[in-house]
Amino acid sequence: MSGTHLSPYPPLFRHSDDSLQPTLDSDLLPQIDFHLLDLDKLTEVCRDWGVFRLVNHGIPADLSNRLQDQAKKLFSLPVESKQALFNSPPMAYFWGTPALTPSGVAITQSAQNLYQLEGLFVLLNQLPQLQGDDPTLRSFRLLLEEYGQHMARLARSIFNVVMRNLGLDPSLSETYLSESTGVVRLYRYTHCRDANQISGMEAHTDSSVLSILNEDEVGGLEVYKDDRWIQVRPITNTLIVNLGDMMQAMSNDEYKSVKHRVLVKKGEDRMSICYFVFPMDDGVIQSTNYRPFTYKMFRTQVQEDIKATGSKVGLQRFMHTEPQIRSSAPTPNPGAQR
Ligand SMILES: O=C(O)CCC(=O)C(=O)O
Ligand SMILES: [Fe+2]
Repeated sequence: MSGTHLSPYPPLFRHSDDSLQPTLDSDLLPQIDFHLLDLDKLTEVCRDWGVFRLVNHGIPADLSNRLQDQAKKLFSLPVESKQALFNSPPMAYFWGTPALTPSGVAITQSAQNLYQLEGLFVLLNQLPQLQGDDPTLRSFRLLLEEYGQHMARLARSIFNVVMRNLGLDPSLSETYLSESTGVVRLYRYTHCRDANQISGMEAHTDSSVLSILNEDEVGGLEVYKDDRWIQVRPITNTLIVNLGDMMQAMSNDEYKSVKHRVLVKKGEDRMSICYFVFPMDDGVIQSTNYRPFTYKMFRTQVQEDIKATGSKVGLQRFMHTEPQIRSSAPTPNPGAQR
């Protein structure tokens, strides 16, 4: 997918000058071959990184390309058309924030805390309900259905290996990871005029069990490891898999929900297609470091925290003894508020 500028942008997007310099590094991200799914390597990577590059994933390049092209076309529509086309479940159009309700509606959208992104939110298991004769929407739906099946396949295989490695009771498998919860978010990050900026998406962890990202060649994603930010270099035909908060809780903190962020690039728009999968809403997650909780409780708490303070507190809320949460100057932590 090319990084050409697509227009028109949603309103309020300004090219601000607060170019925050991250600590950059070359791409050190570990790589996992899906064909081999080496147990020892996967354990090590989940423990030390919480994120890896997946190769040999079996998604036809043509499917990714067509989905990206289709999304590009949709993003290039006027904002009013995007709003009109994606105005009800299973899809939603949003911009300025990745903080969404479970049906994809932006929770907060203040000029103060505006991120340079717009997105399409898709509830995969409700896609068959998408009716209408619009040929673009129809082909978009078909592509998403096929893509969603691949995502569910990858997530299930990786998760089953991870569960085995952790020695978790196999009977929890369907509760701890439920394909029916799968959502896709397609993002367009609008470029900035000057130096690279962090205003794409602020540092956050995902609430998911697993997230699978498919990015174009522009770059901008960074992961946090050992007190520094590491650039994720875009490599065609590879996916980035990151562990989310639910995985961290299930592993009793043995595995990491990796902190990550997105920089918007000078002069180039970026597109990414991100899949998130969660536990069953009412399935109880048990581990010794946390009080038993359900994903539904977690999501509700995250949304309350974002509404009250503008930021996600996350897993700390469910620790046996919740650490003192400072109410002043919270670190913005908007991502994965699903
Ligand atoms: O666009 C990306 O590469 C990352 C998106 C992300 O981190 C999120 O939606 O939580
Ligand atoms: Fe994220």
